[in-house]
Amino acid sequence: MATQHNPERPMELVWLKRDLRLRDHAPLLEAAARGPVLCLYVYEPELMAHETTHAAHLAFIHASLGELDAALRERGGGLVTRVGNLPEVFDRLHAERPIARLWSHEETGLGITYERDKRVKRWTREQGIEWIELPNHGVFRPLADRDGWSARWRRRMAEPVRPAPERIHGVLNLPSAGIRSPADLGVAGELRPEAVAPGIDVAHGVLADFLAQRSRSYQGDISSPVTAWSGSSRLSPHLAWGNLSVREVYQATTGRIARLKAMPDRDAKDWAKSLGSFAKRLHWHCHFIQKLEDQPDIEFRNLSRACDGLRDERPDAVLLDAWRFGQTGYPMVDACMRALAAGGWINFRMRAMLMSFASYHLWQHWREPALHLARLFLDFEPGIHLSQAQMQSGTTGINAVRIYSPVKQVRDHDPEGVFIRRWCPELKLVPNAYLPRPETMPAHVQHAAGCVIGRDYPAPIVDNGKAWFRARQRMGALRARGEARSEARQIHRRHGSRKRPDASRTAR
Ligand SMILES: Cc1cc2nc3c(=O)[nH]c(=O)nc-3n(C[C@H](O)[C@H](O)[C@H](O)COP(=O)(O)OP(=O)(O)OC[C@H]3O[C@@H](n4cnc5c(N)ncnc54)[C@H](O)[C@@H]3O)c2cc1C
Repeated sequence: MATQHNPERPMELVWLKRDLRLRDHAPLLEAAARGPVLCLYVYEPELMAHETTHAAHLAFIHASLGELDAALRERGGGLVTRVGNLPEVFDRLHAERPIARLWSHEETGLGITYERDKRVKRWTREQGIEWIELPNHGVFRPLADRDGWSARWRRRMAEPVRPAPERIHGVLNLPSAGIRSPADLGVAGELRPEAVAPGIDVAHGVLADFLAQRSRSYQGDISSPVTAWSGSSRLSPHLAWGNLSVREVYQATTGRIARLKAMPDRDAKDWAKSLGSFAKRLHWHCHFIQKLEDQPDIEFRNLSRACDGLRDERPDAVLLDAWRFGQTGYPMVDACMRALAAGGWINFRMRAMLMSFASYHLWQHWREPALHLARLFLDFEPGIHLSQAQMQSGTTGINAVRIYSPVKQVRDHDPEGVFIRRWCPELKLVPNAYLPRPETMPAHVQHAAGCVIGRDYPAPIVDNGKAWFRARQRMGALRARGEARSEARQIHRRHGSRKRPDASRTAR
């Protein structure tokens, strides 16, 4: 039964952002232990209009909030939403009922959320309200040095997973804007029909199924877009919007690894090894977000300033449109782009290839391609995304220059054309041997396959070999410069992994 509370008593305000869950939610648990709680989600117009936001993101949030509201109600609480800018929304709420403390997770986000947080900080100081921000992931704020980071991360991951609060003294009498769909919010954009289902219950199901079944051949499955669809965990949107905490996933994984290792058979040991490489990626999740936490300007500027001027910051609209809409004449690039538009997800190697193609083959600055992919990825996570976008376009100064050949990716990862034919139906009857380079089909083969190059499928927009060679030369010349090398040492000191050189970890 809900405990009676004085309606005038100041409330604990729990501000939900990318942490849409009840379990392992320290701000909610702490707030619920102190007094009447208002759980708030704010639809921020500036964020909804941002060039990284897509309606599919809001649809994911919409479903998660609906579930959260129901779970909070079962516990005596409920969710209030408001539409508006911050701190103005807090200011109005404070007038409606005094706020004792503001609770939230730390957010490592975009420049606009960083600036908004600074405004909120000022406002809480002016109002004499304490704002308690608690860590969401294994990201450390502030971080003086990367030395010892991995050990700290492991300690953070070993902390107990906090239970969901059993009872909440909910503040139930304040008006709510309701849980709004993208259409209600006026955010246009076609939803992604093949996207992973949203929500907390689904997230737990996906994790359980992955650990019990799908992870068996994880290591072998993740490179190909054919096998990764089911062989990869597919947890990324749930982690990005906080349906699950990284700690929950990490602890469930290490528990499963321990049980597999205790089994006598060889298969179980191989399975444990596969899961070990999955656990390593959870570590990368935070390792990459830490980079943005430590240097927020990587959203706008090259991490390596030696790369300034390397590429024109103004995009070539013709080349980029061909890339965006899956019309480059390279089947693997085109199939990935079309698959992303339908499902909002693709495996790591293909993401790296897409970014590499835009950066090296088309020689485009990373920013526009990164923004486009952010809208496409249902799991858009600023810290991972921006760091990876720069890494795959060679502007971090510390990672190996990895230029993916879209031709080789077909041979290595879709030789039968299973993935390509699904997303590029115009290539359906093209013989396997020509799939890596359909433009090399003799005219009679083109006619027999019903795929005339230049009519049914585009000719390549750039020459793979020449583009590769030109990019290699440009990057080689840049990296040979003394100032680029000395800057790289500083960047590594600030952001690099202390375990192994980054180059060996990323060349896959
Ligand atoms: C250009 C580019 C942009 C990317 N943008 C994002 C993004 O916005 N959001 C995002 O979650 N991932 C991003 N990634 C990393 C990676 O591709 C995805 O995390 C992964 O494909 C998600 O699928 P999964 O959950 O099945 O991954 P799994 O392989 O099952 O991994 C489990 C989790 O570990 C983390 N992870 C896996 N690989 C990486 C990696 N290379 N770096 C950092 N964390 C990793 C993710 O949280 C992932 O959900 C990007 C990669 C590239 C090359």
